[in-house]
Amino acid sequence: MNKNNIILIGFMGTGKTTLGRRVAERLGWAFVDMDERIEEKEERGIPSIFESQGEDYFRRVETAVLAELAEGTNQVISTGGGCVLREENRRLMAAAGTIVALKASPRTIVDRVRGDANRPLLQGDLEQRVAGLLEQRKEAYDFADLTLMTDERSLEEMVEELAALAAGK
Ligand SMILES: Nc1ncnc2c1ncn2[C@@H]1O[C@H](COP(=O)(O)OP(=O)(O)O)[C@@H](O)[C@H]1O
Ligand SMILES: O=C(O)C1=C[C@@H](OP(=O)(O)O)[C@@H](O)[C@H](O)C1
Ligand SMILES: [Mg+2]
Repeated sequence: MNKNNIILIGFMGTGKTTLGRRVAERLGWAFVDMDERIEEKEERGIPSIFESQGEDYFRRVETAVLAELAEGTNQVISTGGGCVLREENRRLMAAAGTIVALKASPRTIVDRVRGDANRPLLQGDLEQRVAGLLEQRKEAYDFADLTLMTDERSLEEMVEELAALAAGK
């Protein structure tokens, strides 16, 4: 890879935040969750940003955060599920390191995100929201260098796989 960064992409609930933190610990690299970085920058939570300024505003901040991170190295970066939607973001990610997509079945996703009020795009009928967005985004994560199916896999196993990937650079 041109820079030593691992960038995790994938639909909401596939485990980007959880796995990213663990991989960074394992490698001794910095961990950055883009949603957390956006919340720090904006000094409020994601639902509040969506509610008061809308998704387009959130997407602009998301791109600005990614552009800053793309300058760095030895980072595990967990993106938000919609970060892949902008062409500009896909270019920034490709230049910044190795892109790993996490996948999970609709059932697993629903089970993992149920009861979490922190994802504005999933408020309402959860099954319907997940199914609709998965359909809209069905090819959105296919540009990754590597794809991991997470349904049946332990975090430990995936941490080791990504640590080996980083060590092979
Ligand atoms: N591989 C996994 N196996 C079981 N549960 C997981 C796994 N990965 C994530 N989770 C759980 O799913 C939920 C959503 O994970 P999160 O890391 O927030 O996903 P994302 O950042 O992709 O939206 C969390 O409660 C987390 O503990
Ligand atoms: O898929 C999306 O458009 C979003 C995913 C969220 O992150 P996670 O994928 O970590 O839940 C967060 O960025 C925001 O609610 C929008
Ligand atoms: Mg996350």
